[in-house]
Amino acid sequence: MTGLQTAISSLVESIQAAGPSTHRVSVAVCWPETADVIGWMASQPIYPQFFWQARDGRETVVALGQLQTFSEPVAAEQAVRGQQRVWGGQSFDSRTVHNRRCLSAFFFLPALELSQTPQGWQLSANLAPEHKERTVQVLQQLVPSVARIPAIRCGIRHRSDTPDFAQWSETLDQALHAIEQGALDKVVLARRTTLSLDGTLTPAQLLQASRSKNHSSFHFMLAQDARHGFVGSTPERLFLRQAESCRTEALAGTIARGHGEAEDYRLAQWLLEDSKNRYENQLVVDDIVQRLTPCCSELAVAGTPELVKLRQIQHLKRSISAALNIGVTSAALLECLQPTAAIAGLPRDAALGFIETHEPFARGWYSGAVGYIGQAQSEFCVAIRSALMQDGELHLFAGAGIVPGSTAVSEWQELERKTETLSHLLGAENTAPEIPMTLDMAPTRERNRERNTA
Ligand SMILES: C=C(O[C@@H]1C=C(C(=O)O)C=C[C@H]1O)C(=O)O
Ligand SMILES: [Mg+2]
Repeated sequence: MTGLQTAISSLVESIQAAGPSTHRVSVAVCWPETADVIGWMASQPIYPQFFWQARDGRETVVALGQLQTFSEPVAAEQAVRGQQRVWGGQSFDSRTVHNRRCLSAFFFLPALELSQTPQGWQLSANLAPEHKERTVQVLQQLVPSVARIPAIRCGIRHRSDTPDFAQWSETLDQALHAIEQGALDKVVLARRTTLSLDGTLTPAQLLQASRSKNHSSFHFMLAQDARHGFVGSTPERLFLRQAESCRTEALAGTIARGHGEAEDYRLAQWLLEDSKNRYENQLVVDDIVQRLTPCCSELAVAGTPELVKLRQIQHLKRSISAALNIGVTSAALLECLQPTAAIAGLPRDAALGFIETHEPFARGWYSGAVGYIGQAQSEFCVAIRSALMQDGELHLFAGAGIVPGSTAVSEWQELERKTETLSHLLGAENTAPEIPMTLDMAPTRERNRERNTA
């Protein structure tokens, strides 16, 4: 095991000695326990920067510098050699022309990866065909020192919600009407909250703060430079694929956390029993099962929902596992599963049409898929609880599944709790917009329907 500087020299030597069939070289690194990996990433003058921490803490990776880029996942997957991985993702709007400003998909083969697994820390370098000197150049730009990321100091100067509550209520009525007419079973509608800040905030600062506060989540960041990036801490896995085994999940159905153990327990029990939330979740199970069935020989769905407890909210989740047919690629899985009924709705095309017509902003990468593709393993999270930092503004996104029983006020409250995942890191407690009633997202609302929860 060696320090970073020694690891860099040793990698340069291995690269110079590498023959044409070597695609990747790795060396173990002795990483000081007190050194902060996000601080190290932010100290590097190399872009793009991608940060990934798996939800189970299995792996943390910083990927730096691009050797090759891809604008769609099929080509990205085909380019992967040996142990290499391509990092990036696909926007929510990729199937539509809704969002012309953002890339519909972006994957890159990084020059370098610093990773932490239970086996320890490793620095790895990828070699592009015929261009190994490109990797050496990137290695030579690495800054070994680790800067401390300053705590977030800025506050919120101005907040605007798109849609605002009045527009939200109107769209919700239209969605419930479409559901009543049988055109839709469920549609997930979202809100963009734009904050102008009274100081500087970098993507790495937001990531750092979120990682320390939001647990049981995937943490990710894709930054093109020090001021612009897409950051999130999401509890939702799109899929983890290891050879022919695939794990996915239906995460939908939400209630606030309680103040104190007794209230938290009461809310959790309510959520587990509530027919509206169970139905919201069941539709996601139905969608995933229907989509995965043609791709697999075995499919198992957890019999009952479990609770996922986060800082502001708790969700219902049902785990799903599948044995994939031979030859089903990771790009094909992405195409098959994204977007699930947890972030779009059911039927998928009708829900996407409704969103495209009624949502007053382009989602871009919010609720898209972020992760990596490798030959042995690929994993994507659903990019919710996410923020886009652009031109000095911070855009926060949140959505809620609309089904019979949804009300404008309760779903707006749900959006607010989800937005707080990141907005609370800025000390934004007092900036929530007024809504006509004060509801604490407690399960007190009357629901005038009976429904099968299958
Ligand atoms: C769409 C979002 O979350 C999704 C919607 C949920 C719901 O409506 O209950 C719960 C989890 C997610 O699948 C979001 O956080 O933006
Ligand atoms: Mg919901």
